Amino acid sequence: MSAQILDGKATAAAIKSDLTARVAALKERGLTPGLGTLLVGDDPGSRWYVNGKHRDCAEVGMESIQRELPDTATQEEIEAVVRELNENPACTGYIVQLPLPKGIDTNRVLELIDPAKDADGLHPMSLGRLVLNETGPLPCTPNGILHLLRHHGVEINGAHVVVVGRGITVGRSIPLLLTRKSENATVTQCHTGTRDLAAQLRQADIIVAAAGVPHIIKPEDVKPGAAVLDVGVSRDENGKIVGDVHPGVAEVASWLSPNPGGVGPMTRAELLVNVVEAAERAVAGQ
Ligand SMILES: Nc1nc(=O)c2c([nH]1)NC[C@@H]1CN(c3ccc(C(=O)N[C@@H](CCC(=O)O)C(=O)O)cc3)C=[N+]21
Repeated sequence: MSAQILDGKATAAAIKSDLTARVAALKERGLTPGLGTLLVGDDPGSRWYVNGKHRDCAEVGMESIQRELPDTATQEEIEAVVRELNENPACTGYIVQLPLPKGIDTNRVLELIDPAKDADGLHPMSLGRLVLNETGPLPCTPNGILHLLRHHGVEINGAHVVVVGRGITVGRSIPLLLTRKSENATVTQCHTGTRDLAAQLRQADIIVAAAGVPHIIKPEDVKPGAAVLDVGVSRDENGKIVGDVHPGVAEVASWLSPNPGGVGPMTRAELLVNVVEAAERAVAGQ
């Protein structure tokens, strides 16, 4: 038996179709949501992601605002663009594409973003609101994972989720979402300091593999029937994506999110969700 696919492309398409109607409703009330991006440098991968985000915007009827700086840009030059986007009324939400060039104080840049325009859900204010159970933008990849599981009817309530990795964008933030009363999961967070990763993995109903270590999740460590989400993105010598999940896991798990085609497209869709929801909050006067 081979695992059923947690299809990120199809689920993202469903989310985008829902957003298309909500964007049209916002426009009728006089607010056109607009996603801004700031790309510093010309890394081809980063440029590809940013272009994808602008294509997504066009698909749902949103405006997009594109800002670029050379990789020689100074801290001051980057911060000046952030201030401009904060003040630009056409830009209702935006991201600063990461990573920023060496020598730039990334946290100082991110903290300058107007929290009302935080599309990534990773501003300290947004993360604080999440801890406090207040409404606000949610981190995109974790929220995408949640929607992917819900869309396919995978039970989260009462499930034991093992998260592998402690990066800010996924590992460190997804337990905050999963342990809310509305999700009710029990979460174990594993990382490079975990003494016996295999023993933890074998307990898991759901595995979120976000370590960035090729094939760290092996078939013999997965409980039959588990749902496994592959978040890791490494590249082999030919530039092909290698995930954190060994292909043999498909023979043990009941559900598997492929990589590519899983959480990547979901991350992009959730970025649009954050911008549309912020616009809906603004229209409601919240
Ligand atoms: N401020 C900021 N916010 C981000 O959300 C952010 C960022 N910086 N920096 C880089 C990472 C990476 N990221 C991806 C989003 C979508 C795909 C995606 O859609 N991937 C496709 C195709 C992958 C391929 O073939 O290259 C897939 O998984 O199917 C991948 C990677 C967002 N990031």
